Amino acid sequence: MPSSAPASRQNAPDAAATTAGEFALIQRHFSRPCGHTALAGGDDAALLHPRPGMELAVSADMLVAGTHFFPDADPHDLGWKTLAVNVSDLAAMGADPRWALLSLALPAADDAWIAAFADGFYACAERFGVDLAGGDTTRGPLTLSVTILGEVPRGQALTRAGANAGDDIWVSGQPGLAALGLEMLRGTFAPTADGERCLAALHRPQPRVALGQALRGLASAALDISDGLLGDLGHILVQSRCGATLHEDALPLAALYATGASPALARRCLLAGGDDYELLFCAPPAARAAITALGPALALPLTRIGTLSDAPGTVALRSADGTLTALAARGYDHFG
Ligand SMILES: Nc1ncnc2c1ncn2[C@@H]1O[C@H](COP(=O)(O)OP(=O)(O)O)[C@@H](O)[C@H]1O
Ligand SMILES: Cc1ncc(C[n+]2csc(CCOP(=O)(O)OP(=O)(O)O)c2C)c(N)n1
Ligand SMILES: [Mg+2]
Repeated sequence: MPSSAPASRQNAPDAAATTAGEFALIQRHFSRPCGHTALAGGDDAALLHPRPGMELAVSADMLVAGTHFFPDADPHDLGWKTLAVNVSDLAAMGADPRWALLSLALPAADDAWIAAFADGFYACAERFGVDLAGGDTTRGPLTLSVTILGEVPRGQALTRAGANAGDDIWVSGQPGLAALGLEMLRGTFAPTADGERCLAALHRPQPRVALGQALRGLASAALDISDGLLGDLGHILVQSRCGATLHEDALPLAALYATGASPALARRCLLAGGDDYELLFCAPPAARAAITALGPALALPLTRIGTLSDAPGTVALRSADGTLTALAARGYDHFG
């Protein structure tokens, strides 16, 4: 850390707090020491010192009971996922996640539930070097909302708008597993193997921060897959004014088949499942060797699944015999 980094300060515990009340709850569960925050928690605002030469990357995502998770979900996993889906957005920008604000609506002050949630949240915060700098806590239907801030060297962020026809399309890790996990919870899929792997992908997504940072200067566009591979690819296609051809025989379906999923289910989960938090990115063919070398360096499979075309907004699937089938670039839509 550069010498200009501020020491972290935290305000003194609030003397007006009762052991059961809102402020005691915050002090008990959400006041662990910060590593790089000028002033955190306990004041009207946190004070942050971005490092010289960096610009701030800021994003917000919330998880709502019944929409993003089942109400009986394990609180430790939920704590992890609440922060991880936000860290993933900064990974997709090539940014370094640094600070989070956590806003909670809780139906009751269930201390054991909140303690487990906080443990999961802080596990993710420690893993990715994020300080919890503040937030808000209220009574209400269970809603877990994070605003995340990170830093990226000025001008080097990975956006959705920089890709060009002819670029390769890449995806990290194993998209589709989390959607199989959701099918398991719904009782619509019983795996013959790797069920725990599917549930882990759904409950404990692993944000690809190191990959995002390594892609600065290599990728022409990037995003994280939350709504499904095709739907999220569609955002790059719109913003970069391109189309896409996906290569059927390059799609990473083998691990999905290994769970016992039918070809139709495996394909639907891979292309349209969502909840993956893998990175989808584009890069010119000249970057192929450098990107291929990143996979082993990061211990993360990177698969080249297709090519950007100059037919804006269209997605075609090319089979091994060269046949082209049109696909709809639609993803998860809360109101669709
Ligand atoms: N209520 C809102 N007010 C302003 N901007 C919003 C709002 N909701 C979403 N956005 C913006 O719309 C874009 C798409 O949102 P979303 O699909 O949630 O992105 P992501 O998949 O990266 O989380 C983002 O840039 C987000 O900041
Ligand atoms: C109970 C439950 N139902 C459905 C899903 C699947 N699901 C809910 S929201 C969503 C898409 C991602 O959520 P969104 O709020 O659109 O994330 P963003 O694109 O903003 O990152 C998915 C795949 C789930 N994980 N749990
Ligand atoms: Mg969002």
